[in-house]
Amino acid sequence: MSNTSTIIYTKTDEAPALATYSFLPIVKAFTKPSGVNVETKDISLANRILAVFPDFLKDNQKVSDDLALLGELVKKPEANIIKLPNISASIPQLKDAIEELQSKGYNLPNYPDEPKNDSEKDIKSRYDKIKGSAVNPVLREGNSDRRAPKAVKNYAKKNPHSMGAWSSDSKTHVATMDAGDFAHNEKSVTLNKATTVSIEFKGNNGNTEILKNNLNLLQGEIIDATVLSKKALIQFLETQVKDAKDKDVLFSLHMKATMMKVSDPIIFGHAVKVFFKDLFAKHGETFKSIGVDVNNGFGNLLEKLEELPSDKRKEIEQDITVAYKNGPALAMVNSDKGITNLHVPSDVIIDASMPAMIRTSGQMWNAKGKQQDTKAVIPDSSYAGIYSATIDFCKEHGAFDPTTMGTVPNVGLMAQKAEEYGSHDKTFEIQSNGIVSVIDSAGNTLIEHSVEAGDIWRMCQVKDAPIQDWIKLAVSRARASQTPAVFWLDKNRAHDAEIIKKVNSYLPNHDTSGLDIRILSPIEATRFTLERVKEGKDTISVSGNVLRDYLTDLFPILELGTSAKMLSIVPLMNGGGLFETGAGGSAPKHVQQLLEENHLRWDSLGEFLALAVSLEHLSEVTNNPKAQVLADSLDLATEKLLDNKKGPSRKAGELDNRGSHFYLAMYWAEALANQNKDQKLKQIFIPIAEKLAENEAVILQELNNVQGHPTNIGGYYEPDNTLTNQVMRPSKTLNNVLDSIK
Ligand SMILES: NC(=O)C1=CN([C@@H]2O[C@H](COP(=O)(O)OP(=O)(O)OC[C@H]3O[C@@H](n4cnc5c(N)ncnc54)[C@H](OP(=O)(O)O)[C@@H]3O)[C@@H](O)[C@H]2O)C=CC1
Ligand SMILES: O=C(O)CCC(=O)C(=O)O
Ligand SMILES: [Mg+2]
Repeated sequence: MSNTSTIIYTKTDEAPALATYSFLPIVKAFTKPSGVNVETKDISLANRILAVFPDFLKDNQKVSDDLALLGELVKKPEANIIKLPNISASIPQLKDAIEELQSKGYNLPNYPDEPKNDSEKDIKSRYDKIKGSAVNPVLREGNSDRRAPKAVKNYAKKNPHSMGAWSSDSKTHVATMDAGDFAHNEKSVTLNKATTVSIEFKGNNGNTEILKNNLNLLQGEIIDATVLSKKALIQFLETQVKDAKDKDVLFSLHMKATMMKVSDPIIFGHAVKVFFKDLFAKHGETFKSIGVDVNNGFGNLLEKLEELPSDKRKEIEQDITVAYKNGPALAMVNSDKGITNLHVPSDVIIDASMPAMIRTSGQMWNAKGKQQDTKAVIPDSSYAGIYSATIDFCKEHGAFDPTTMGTVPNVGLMAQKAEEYGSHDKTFEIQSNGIVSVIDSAGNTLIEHSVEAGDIWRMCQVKDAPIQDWIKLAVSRARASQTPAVFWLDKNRAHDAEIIKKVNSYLPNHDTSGLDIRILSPIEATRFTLERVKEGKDTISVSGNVLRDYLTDLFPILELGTSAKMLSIVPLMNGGGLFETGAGGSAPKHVQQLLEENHLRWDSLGEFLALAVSLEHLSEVTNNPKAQVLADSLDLATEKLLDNKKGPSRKAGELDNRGSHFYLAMYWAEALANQNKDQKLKQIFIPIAEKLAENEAVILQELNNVQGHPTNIGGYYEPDNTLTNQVMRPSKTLNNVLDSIK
């Protein structure tokens, strides 16, 4: 499907997909003369849905399964993929997308909440594979190297984003469990030889059930298993609801229901049921009869109420009002629309939501649309401590100062579904009291837990080769940037203790002379790093998969205002390159603004950075010096764009995403015209640079004049190609210049 000179540019969802309509034609036009082939693969939620239901579609509606193709490609040395953020769909998002596609004439089945027969079970299982974070784990056949390039960091220092002040008497705090959670029940072993394990449940009533069979494990692989007690969770949540009310702080819940797609929706559901305890006590049977499932958020309950006769519905609605009145105030996602933190599990995602709160003086929004101190509930205590340590630091020292603060790049263990983010197929909500055991092929019990009905039991894996690769990457980043590196590992945690043994045994394989490499527990590492950050010093965090996710939003959001401005490289273990754009999400709010005002405030800096490293990789692998010239000129263009402040503004009528792409193109052409390494490229781009510069005013006028009015792109999950092209490419003059590049 692709040769070594091919860069795959992914088509995704929401704001990044819109930006692609404008940016990709520039990329294709600029790379064509250098023999670089840029192809797209569609991994949008809509396309992923269509790809798994060919049997429901007409021939002309069938699409290829691009994610599966890319899943194969990432294992090959020729892989060179630019991966934009995509939707990791919660059930409400998945259902919305299905509805939109059905309305467009695709005869897709509904999502069966409670499948009644084999065919519905099959449909549900196909949809469940699309649900949540279903793209990244397939593509991430490597560990991650995420950092703010110098030019980006310097720009942020010179042009600081707003930062809410912190007061030492802030009542904001993190609430986390001190017993009965995943952190406290974890057991871990490293396998001294390859084996095949099964996960077995033995009920106290004598029933046995194989939860999972034939799981092949490699020599040196670390497995761990743990359980979250339902009883302990509910007790914890009840205490926190009451405490939030007593302390007059907002109640907020911070989970990763999209990536932890089996465990976290269940925990989310318990939080909703505890918050609305009286409501469920009174109307539980009615809710059951209409199939309410608050694992999909309180919004699911509100939707299902529509099915009730109006008097019953009104009675329940009144009781909901009473519940809001009696409970603590809830953090709001959208106070104008009455959408709370408990409405949709994908609205508040911990990696972004906690840093956003820390950036906003430790506050979230209340029902009146005002900021208020918050209780941030993070039930499992495995990683909650990094946020409490950061909050304590801000209470003591005040907010961080983006003009002086140091930077914290991350080297993250991620390859081959490492750790918690690969645990979904080994996570189970336990049906009755008993014992869960992990048993190897010789019949030995490797790990065992006593469990009770409703507990969540899970097993995680991490293979030895990814760990070795991660340690190597950490040393090479520490060496290349001459920056201290800290492994965020807790010797008192079962899993981390096994990883620490490997770090200690593999580090001596590398030249670490003169480097400052240490191992600190996540809480110690937070304090150590923050002290340095405050003094303007840089520190590499070397972390497992979950902390990779959390830290690469936490530090970028504090340092740069958004993780979209990060360089995010995944050196694939088989030699290819996966270049993720930024480290953030797909910014649904930006789409809303485009529809209302025809202004897209999405900043494509992440795409610019990723494209440059992708071209550099291609140049090395295919021995194509022109690609290196393109990469170097693109970096110059990006720097100039930052220097001249040509990033998108947030306000309609001013330069937006499309305008910033124009400037990038103009500066890129100028850099290509000015370089002397490749005369052919120079000659091609001299007239292009001239035409773009000459027409700057006209192009800007064409781009900015369309703004300020609602616009239509013919869909949300599957926008209409022609309409979106028109909206995202409104400058004829720019389009003509691009067409003239041969
Ligand atoms: N790698 C991936 O594929 C990832 C996908 N996701 C998915 O993205 C969706 C939304 O996630 P969410 O947690 O809300 O996070 P987002 O990063 O999409 O949004 C948070 C906020 O960050 C700012 N922001 C993000 N990207 C940019 C950008 N390029 N330019 C300017 N500002 C930006 C915006 O602030 P403002 O509104 O103030 O402008 C935005 O509202 C979810 O569906 C989630 O599953 C999330 C993380 C990673
Ligand atoms: O895959 C996802 O849903 C989110 C990924 C993410 O947040 C990250 O890798 O930082
Ligand atoms: Mg993240």
